[in-house]
Amino acid sequence: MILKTHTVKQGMPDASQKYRPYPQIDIADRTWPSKVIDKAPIWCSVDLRDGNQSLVNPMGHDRKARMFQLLLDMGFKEIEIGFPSASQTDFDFARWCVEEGGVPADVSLQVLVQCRPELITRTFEALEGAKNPIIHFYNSTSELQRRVVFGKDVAGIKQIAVDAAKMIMDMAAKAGGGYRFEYSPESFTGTELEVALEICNAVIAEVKPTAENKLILNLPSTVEMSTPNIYADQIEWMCRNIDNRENVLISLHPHNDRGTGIAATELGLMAGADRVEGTLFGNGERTGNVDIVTLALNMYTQGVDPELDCSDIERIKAVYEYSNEMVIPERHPYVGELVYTAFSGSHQDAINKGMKAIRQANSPVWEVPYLPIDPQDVGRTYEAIIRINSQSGKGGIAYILQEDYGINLPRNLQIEFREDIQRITDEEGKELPSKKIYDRFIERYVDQTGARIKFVDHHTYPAGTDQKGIRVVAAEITDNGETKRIEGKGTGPIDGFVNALSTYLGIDLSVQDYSEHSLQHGSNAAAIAYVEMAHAGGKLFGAGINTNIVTASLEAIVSAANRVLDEQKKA
Ligand SMILES: CC(=O)SCCNC(=O)CCNC(=O)[C@H](O)C(C)(C)COP(=O)(O)OP(=O)(O)OC[C@H]1O[C@@H](n2cnc3c(N)ncnc32)[C@H](O)[C@@H]1OP(=O)(O)O
Ligand SMILES: CC(C)C(=O)C(=O)O
Ligand SMILES: [Mg+2]
Repeated sequence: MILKTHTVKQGMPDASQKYRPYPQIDIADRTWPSKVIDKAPIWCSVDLRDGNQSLVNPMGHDRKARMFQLLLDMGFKEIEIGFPSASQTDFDFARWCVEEGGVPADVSLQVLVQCRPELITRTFEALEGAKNPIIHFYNSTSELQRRVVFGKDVAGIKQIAVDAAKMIMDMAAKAGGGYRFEYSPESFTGTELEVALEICNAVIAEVKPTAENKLILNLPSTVEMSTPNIYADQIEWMCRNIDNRENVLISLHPHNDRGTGIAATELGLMAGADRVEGTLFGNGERTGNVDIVTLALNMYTQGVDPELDCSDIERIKAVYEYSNEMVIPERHPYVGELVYTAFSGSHQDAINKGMKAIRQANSPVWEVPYLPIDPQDVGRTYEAIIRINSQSGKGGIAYILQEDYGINLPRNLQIEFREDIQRITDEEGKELPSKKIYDRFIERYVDQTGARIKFVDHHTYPAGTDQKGIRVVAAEITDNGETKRIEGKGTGPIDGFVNALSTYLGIDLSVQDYSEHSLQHGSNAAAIAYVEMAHAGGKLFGAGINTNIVTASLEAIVSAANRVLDEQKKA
């Protein structure tokens, strides 16, 4: 065989020559590491703006309206509905929200605008008549953008922000007030802290925030450039040094370029931030904005009310997928298809035991290994907690039979049946659904299609006055379809029937373990009996299901005997 060859580039360029490390922040007495998050921040959804601007096909009215309604239903009090000066769609949507959107009195619509006069004018037109809307203006302040995008020094960049702040304050006053304001030094994480502070203080001086109308100062990690502890340092430093801190709400707007947006936000909150802008499941530019649902549920699982309703996560997911035309991956925290599922044996064993313990304890506190949240709290079920493949163990199989079919296998039968299931999953190399596991159990232990012996009927009577406590069991069975009558003696029907069958088959059988229970789920049969039978070659189980418990037991004995006969045939 001739192998095709092609040139493969060997290795990446020298990192030390191509990239620079992010500088440390000089704040030795930082306090955030010992803080805890004990209350929800002010949440602002930017799905309809930052999320929307990153989509292949930006949302039209219908997709926006559906997302907007969901955000209201979840309890967001601040929603950035778009960039109305950027497109007619966004402008019209802003008008629709104001005129027909049914916005509750305690919800503020927020819109984004660049620091450009014509865009600011159009933005005010878009919001005419809105109650307490937030005008969010921004300009990029980073060293890189000052140099390559704007060609301006710090003073020039500050002037852009100050001029916009002046114009906005002026227009708001002329419109009779009722506006709120937000300023973002965009690319904050690429901006020297002193420069960001200087520009923000200049904006604060123009806006003159008060206790009644605080300025939202949004400090975005427009591009996530460092480890989350550095973002926390930057936030703590800004909180300490900003003018008029009591009348300024410090807002976080993290992106997720390094995959640490959640961590950065949590540390930023510990560092003193009051507010978070993000999106559902983290849609947004490049690797996305911070995921607000995950943040909220992280809080929830620490015992803190997130003040956002995530109780119907499937609806949130459906709207996300419809409005964004994107699909949520299986591993996404709290919502992914597989995040409440264990395939591996030891996890299943621990979950199985944890679920039993929590039910027995009847405690309201959630404590189940490998499940940081009760799936039911977000509207998911226990159905998919355990699924079976070749990595699974007896605990998982037992859990499925118990939960889905009310079959509570004795421990030794769990071990025996697991071997059978393991062989199938190894052979098939894929997941074995619950129904197939059940069918396999019924076929192997209960129905035994084609088995030699079938139980038909029995009756018992006392053995005689000279044999106190001993009963005779007379039973009818079929052997390869032929009716046979067999008889044996014992202390009860099980004992006597085993004796009768052993004698008839000419093999030594004795019951090692016996148990039974009623079947709760979906079967007409009332009870299941399990018999562990010892024979010359070892031990194995049989099972029987019947409305009559004695019949179920005798069927279980026949089931075990058939399996012994099979083993003998194979040997
Ligand atoms: C980090 C973020 O998410 S920021 C938000 C980004 N979102 C969007 O861009 C989506 C909506 N934007 C748009 O539809 C368009 O960019 C518009 C309508 C706003 C503007 O369109 P245009 O005027 O055609 O152009 P474009 O964006 O290319 O222009 C950029 C110009 O504005 C300047 N500019 C960019 N941002 C700002 C700002 N925040 N404040 C002031 N000027 C700015 C640039 O320096 C550039 O100036 P130049 O023309 O002198 O080179
Ligand atoms: C407009 C600003 C806040 C933004 O989206 C960002 O910096 O990421
Ligand atoms: Mg952003």
